[in-house]
Amino acid sequence: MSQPQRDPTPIQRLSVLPASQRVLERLRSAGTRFHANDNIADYLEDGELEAIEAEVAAKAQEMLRALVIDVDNDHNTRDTGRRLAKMFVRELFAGRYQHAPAITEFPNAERLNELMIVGPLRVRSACSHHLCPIMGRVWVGVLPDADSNLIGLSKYARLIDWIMSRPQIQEEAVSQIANLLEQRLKPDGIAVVMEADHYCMHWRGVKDDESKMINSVMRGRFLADPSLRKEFLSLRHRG
Ligand SMILES: Nc1nc2c(ncn2[C@@H]2O[C@H](COP(=O)(O)OP(=O)(O)OP(=O)(O)O)[C@@H](O)[C@H]2O)c(=O)[nH]1
Repeated sequence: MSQPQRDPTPIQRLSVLPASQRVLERLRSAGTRFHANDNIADYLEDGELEAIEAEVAAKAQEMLRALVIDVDNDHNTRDTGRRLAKMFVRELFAGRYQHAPAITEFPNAERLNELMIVGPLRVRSACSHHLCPIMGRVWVGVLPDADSNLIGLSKYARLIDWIMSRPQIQEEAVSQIANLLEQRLKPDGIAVVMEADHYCMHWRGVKDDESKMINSVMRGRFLADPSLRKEFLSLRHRG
């Protein structure tokens, strides 16, 4: 006599899904946002990033077929789907899938409370709308107080690269950078200015080669104190 079929357990049901669907289910059941510029590293399990890369490669190859490119016989595009997947998952959008870089935070032993500026730091990203490159520069102003943490200079570049290695819009990128640095440094004030070229304007669309977007976020003392803001903005223009 045949046994009655049991409904699959939630774990059995998840295990037959593609990796991207499994991650999606975890995000949904946790009620976590997963916009293009959000980090989802906490929701990935071992081996799932490799599986997602393989899924993206297959779908990218399908996109090329839909563009009526002979990927089976054209030696130049035969591996393009795989290259695109590797580029998106491992390089350009790695800031979505990898945990934040390890940063050693030092106490502010000398109780420094003078303005410090780091920059220009080179930034690279892709716009969320067309996935075209964004290439720019960032300046960060920090006003520590006695209870702030200090971090190594190179760590500003690492943290900012982690934020920028996701599809972004510049306004949100600047605010995410300010949030992260505020969280890590606990400063009295933080200022971030970004100036960037958007290739969705240079390369396509209006094809305007000259325009740049410049935006800033001022927090804490930089908001409250116009002379501090002025000092930061004028020092930023040096050199
Ligand atoms: N506010 C903002 N806009 C951006 C950014 N990066 C790209 N854009 C713009 O976002 C818009 C994309 O949305 P749509 O206007 O629907 O796109 P489109 O019809 O292809 O626009 P065109 O570029 O004018 O051809 C474009 O105007 C881009 O120039 C950014 O960081 N911030």
